[in-house]
Amino acid sequence: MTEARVYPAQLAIQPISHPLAATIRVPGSKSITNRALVLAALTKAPDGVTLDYPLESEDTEVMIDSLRKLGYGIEWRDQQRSIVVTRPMGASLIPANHADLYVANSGTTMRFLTAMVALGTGQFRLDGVPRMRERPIGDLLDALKQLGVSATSETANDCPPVVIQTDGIPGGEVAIRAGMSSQFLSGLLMAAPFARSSMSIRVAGEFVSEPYVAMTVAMMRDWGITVVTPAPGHYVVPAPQVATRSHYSIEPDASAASYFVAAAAIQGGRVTVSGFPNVSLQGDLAFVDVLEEMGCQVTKSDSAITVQGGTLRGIDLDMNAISDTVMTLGAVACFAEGPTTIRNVAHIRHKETDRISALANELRRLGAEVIERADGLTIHPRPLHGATVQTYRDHRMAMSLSLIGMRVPGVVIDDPGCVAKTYPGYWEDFAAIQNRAAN
Ligand SMILES: O=C(O)C1=C[C@@H](OP(=O)(O)O)[C@@H](O)[C@H](O)C1
Ligand SMILES: C=C(OP(=O)(O)O)C(=O)O
Repeated sequence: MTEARVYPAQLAIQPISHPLAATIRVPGSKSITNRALVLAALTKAPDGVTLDYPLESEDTEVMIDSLRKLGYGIEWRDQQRSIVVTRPMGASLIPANHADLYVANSGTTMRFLTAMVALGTGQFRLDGVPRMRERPIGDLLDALKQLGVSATSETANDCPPVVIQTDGIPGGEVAIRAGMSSQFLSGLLMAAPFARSSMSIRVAGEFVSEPYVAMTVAMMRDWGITVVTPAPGHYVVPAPQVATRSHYSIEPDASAASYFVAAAAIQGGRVTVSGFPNVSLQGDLAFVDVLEEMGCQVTKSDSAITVQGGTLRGIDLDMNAISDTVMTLGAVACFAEGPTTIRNVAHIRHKETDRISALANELRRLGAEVIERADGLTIHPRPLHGATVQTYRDHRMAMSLSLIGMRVPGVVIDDPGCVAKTYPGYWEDFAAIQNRAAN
């Protein structure tokens, strides 16, 4: 269980005047943890699958709770360093034949489990917080319907709650749209090997957040699953297949690391993020290359990346592939010379909040000049001043805006507890990198 942390209603960020000199290992990747939990549940392993360094946060807790409701055994070990996932002996692929699942505001949990429960026999309902009821899922439901599964939006608005009535996935040909979220495609891909026959999945139109689909395919292959990619946007998954794996180690979270490397860019000095393998599954590690292009110095050595602050220049960038770091870049952009333009991220209006408009509002509140467009924004740095900033129940808004408070006195974060979605210990770690500042 996530240790019960108590967060204040508001948190005043203390500015610091010295450059940073810190090394940090951030918690496990949310995206890898939630994929690993799904794949481990679907694995045939009598002693279960042990996952090392999983993320323990709201988004992974709702995944764990849901898998338990579906009949899997899940146990934390070694003071939360590992988790063991077991399918009971003799149980079917989805042990329960009825479940009402609550996923809070976890997009990965909602989308991955909607596809996964379609492998079972019975009726399954998935719901979340009010914002989850505004987040689209119609394109995934449509794909499941093409495959012969009854998949409906309870309120008929293509958003959760979702009801899946199923007798397994027969397999076959399917076209899926993934222009609003790649999670639809990732969810379907992870279910595909366990269908009754092979599946040919074609992506209809452009899809967003491509590195997350690459992560899904790479992890499926790590689980011994065959995925054939005859052409871009076409995936052929033979079925039925058996997933095999007894142990898996989870990388630190690259999106979480973005806050600390951005701290070095904003405050000066250096921050090292450690624990990342040389070949990472996570697209968001490319955020350090963005900082390099803006004027920071980046050193990559065995499993560690160091960012040294420098004079920052604004940048013009397509962030479709790394859109969880848009708000981090928004904070950095305020301290650059010249404007920063972020393009091709219209889909982030469907996340924890409408992130384009939320970022524009809050940077303006702090004094920046921001031009909002349908698919992004342009930030013109101006002298900033303190303000109480709103976070829209969005962990990434809170973590990104906190960075501005290192340089600008009087920044107060409203609802700092929203970080619990992916990084419950963020405020401790944020304070720690500041205390380890160079003199
Ligand atoms: O598959 C994943 O793990 C994720 C995909 C991305 O979502 P979209 O595909 O909706 O952009 C990302 O924003 C999210 O935090 C995690
Ligand atoms: C968009 C995010 O999460 P999800 O879609 O998984 O809720 C995120 O963590 O920034």
